[in-house]
Amino acid sequence: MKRVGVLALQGAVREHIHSIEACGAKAISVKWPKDLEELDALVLPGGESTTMRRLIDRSGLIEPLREFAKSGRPMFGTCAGLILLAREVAGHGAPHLGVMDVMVERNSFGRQIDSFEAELSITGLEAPFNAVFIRAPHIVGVGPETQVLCEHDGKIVMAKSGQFLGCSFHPELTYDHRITSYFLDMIPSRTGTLLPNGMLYSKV
Ligand SMILES: NC(=O)CC[C@H](N)C(=O)O
Repeated sequence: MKRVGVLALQGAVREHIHSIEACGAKAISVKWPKDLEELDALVLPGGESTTMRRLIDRSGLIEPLREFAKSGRPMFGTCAGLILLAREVAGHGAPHLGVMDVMVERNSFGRQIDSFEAELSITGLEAPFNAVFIRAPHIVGVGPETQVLCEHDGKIVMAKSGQFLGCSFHPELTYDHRITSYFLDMIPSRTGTLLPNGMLYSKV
């Protein structure tokens, strides 16, 4: 069974755990560096990115999370989680993890519509996806290897860059688990997959 961690410091943790389990994988709460061992993939949930960053630092997780990214295992950031992954956050100095080749802007959809739902057409999904946006960021720029999977109102709201998947909205808040399932499909098969760092990923 695939083992998928959810960074469990703040935000929509339970909902991601539920969605992962609904897709038939094992969900594991990540609060400390040791919790990252033995995971096949990791979800960074939505919440509030500056609060989450403070808690990441308090738990000593910033470098272990960067190492996790270097190991080549898939990471999925939703909303604040996307902000944590991004290589650049508009108007901010240093990025958080800075591992996904996208530039994001926070709180991009205007105060009067801080939260809303939208029917999105997403590359790779056959039918539209009803997405919940809560004080959502958007992707203002992507690197050459990054694939834009969805735009809303002319703004990029979902992208994939190698092992990294990110979206502006909260796919875990509905009963539609297709995006979680899309992410789980990014996990390489367990036997003999060569990771980008040259390690053989062969856990049984
Ligand atoms: N729903 C969310 O995750 C909102 C993200 C939040 N606005 C931030 O900047 O971190």
